[in-house]
Amino acid sequence: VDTSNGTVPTPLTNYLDTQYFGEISIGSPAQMFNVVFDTGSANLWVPSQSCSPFSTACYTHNRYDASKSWTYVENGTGFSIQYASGNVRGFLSEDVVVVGGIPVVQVFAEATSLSAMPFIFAKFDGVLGMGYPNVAIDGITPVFDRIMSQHVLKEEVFSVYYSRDPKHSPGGELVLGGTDPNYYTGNFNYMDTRETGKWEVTMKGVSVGTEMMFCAEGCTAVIDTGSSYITGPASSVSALMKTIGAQLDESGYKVNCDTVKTLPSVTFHLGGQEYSLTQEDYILWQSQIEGDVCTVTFRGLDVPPPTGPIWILGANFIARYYTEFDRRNNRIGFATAV
Ligand SMILES: CCN(C(=O)c1cnc(C)nc1NCc1ccco1)[C@H]1CCCNC1
Repeated sequence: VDTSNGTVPTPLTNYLDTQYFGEISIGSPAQMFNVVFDTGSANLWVPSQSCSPFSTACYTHNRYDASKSWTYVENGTGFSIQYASGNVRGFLSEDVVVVGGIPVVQVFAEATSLSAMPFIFAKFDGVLGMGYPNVAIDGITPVFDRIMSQHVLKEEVFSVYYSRDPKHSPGGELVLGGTDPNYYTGNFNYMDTRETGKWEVTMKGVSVGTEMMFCAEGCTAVIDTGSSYITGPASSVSALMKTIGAQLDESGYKVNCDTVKTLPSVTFHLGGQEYSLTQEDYILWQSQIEGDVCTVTFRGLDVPPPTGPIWILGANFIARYYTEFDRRNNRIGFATAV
């Protein structure tokens, strides 16, 4: 891997425009895992060889086997992480983790129990948190911080490209140390992260068509590379869905595919710029046996204070706006993705 120019690309796989993940190795000899590079969390976890056989989500994925790695160091401290969508429990271990060809000695979690929901639907094995150290559980130094302290990167930034075309290869790309001009046009517009030490910014409003409908007095937006959709306060999202004529069913909001071309843009006002998503960007069009299904890639999610209420901008936003996460200057940059 050429790190001589200080930037390291990692190709990502795109699963149905809803899951993007790349390969890392843990241990010697290398044990391979597919992980989500997730700016919404700051810990690395993968399923453990010692997970309970009753944990379906565990044995249907690659599992780390400490007994097969001569660079394994025991730790054993308990670990548990709660997501809105599920939870992970296990214990800490230490081993050599290789990301984009860069080796780091890393404390990570071996997951011994994974909630079936949502992880039986995961095409990835684990999650590699790209968040700030202050949100890391058990105070563990995150992978990217370990890489930065090796001074091999040209810049203390990382960038994410998510393809929207399932046939495009690669399905996406993570760059450590810089950006990849092949995947964006025009200039970056930057905005400072909030002092909370998270990948979140102040949003100045959300418009539907030309009408400012939500967050007019300002609110928080989390830029989360590990979330599939855009989420907002449930009341706001249900009002938004009503405006576009979407119906909520057990698997999310749906619209009649015949109406898709008439749907308005949804615009997020961030850092003095307007980031619009057209219906192509926010409708997941799936041709199924019983006919086409058009899912709106917005979900209602009420995050309790003090963190919430927040909007979370996920994969469908990042697929349209190539994103640079700048740890040196504590800012986020967006450029139009190609
Ligand atoms: C990884 C856990 N996450 C998911 O939203 C999630 C859950 N379950 C499945 C099956 N997939 C998920 N994300 C797929 C994906 C990959 C890249 C873009 O979206 C979130 C939890 C909150 C922090 N940020 C990450």
